Amino acid sequence: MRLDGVGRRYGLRGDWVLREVDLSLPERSLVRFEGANGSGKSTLLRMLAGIDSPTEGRITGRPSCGYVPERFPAAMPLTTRAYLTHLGRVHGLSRAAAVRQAGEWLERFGVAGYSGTPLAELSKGTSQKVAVTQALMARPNLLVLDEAWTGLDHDARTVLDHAVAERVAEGATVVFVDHDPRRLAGASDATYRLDGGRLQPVAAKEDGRGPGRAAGTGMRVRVVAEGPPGEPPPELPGAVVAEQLPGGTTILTAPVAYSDVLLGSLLEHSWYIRSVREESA
Ligand SMILES: Nc1ncnc2c1ncn2[C@@H]1O[C@H](COP(=O)(O)OP(=O)(O)OP(=O)(O)O)[C@@H](O)[C@H]1O
Repeated sequence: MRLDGVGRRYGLRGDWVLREVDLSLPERSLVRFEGANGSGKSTLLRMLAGIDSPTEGRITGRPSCGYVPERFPAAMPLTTRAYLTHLGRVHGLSRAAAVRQAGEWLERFGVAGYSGTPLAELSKGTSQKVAVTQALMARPNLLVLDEAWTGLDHDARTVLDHAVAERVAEGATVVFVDHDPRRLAGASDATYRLDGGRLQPVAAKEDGRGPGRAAGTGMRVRVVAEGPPGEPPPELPGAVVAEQLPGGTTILTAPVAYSDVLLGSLLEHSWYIRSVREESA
């Protein structure tokens, strides 16, 4: 997906919120946008999700998209189940698949008991779980998260972290905004900052990963594993570092958010896991 010369202003004579944004969003990547309040983050994410259009410039190659808006319009006269089934259908799922996916995600978020509850009666956090579910259930190739973790309890935040890792592992582009700098720390493939209407890559630390690529910070998982003889580690998302030792042992480290995906992927490729532990980056 590409943005070329994208600008947005509200009203004919309004100030430009964003100007001359050129950006390439690769598949299989996690991209973070930062910026002060009012710098245009939500404006940019709405255009990425395709629910708002640039005033100038163009956006091309947008894949199927799931979007969690900053504010979830919870005042619809529908039950959770009816709303999610409807949204699943909008995202191209069959009715049966929509019902199944909605059920699975509500279960993962621990709110399956609310499927018959009207949206307007849900607590803020439960509404947010529904908002996140509608974005995830059709396994979109572009996932746009505007402060999607806000209001979620600890377990649900972890579920969402893992869902992000899963989407990236399946080849999707995930873009997110969050005011907590520790959110998915170290997992982003690129970070950009909005300032004065312009988008700039956040200066890379000297980690050799190129402009816009964030250096690893936060907790990481360290996996010692052995693969089938002569086989390199499978392609893995999220800044995985692999060090091959003589004798066939490989040490892999990745942000903790990716630990399930990393272990699942190694097991799927017939790797033998010797040990797993968490360590600070
Ligand atoms: N629908 C709208 N009509 C008019 N102005 C708008 C609209 N939406 C956003 N703006 C203006 O665009 C600017 C950027 O807003 P936006 O919500 O994109 O910022 P943000 O970086 O997401 O802020 P925050 O961190 O507070 O969520 C602000 O000056 C805001 O007032």
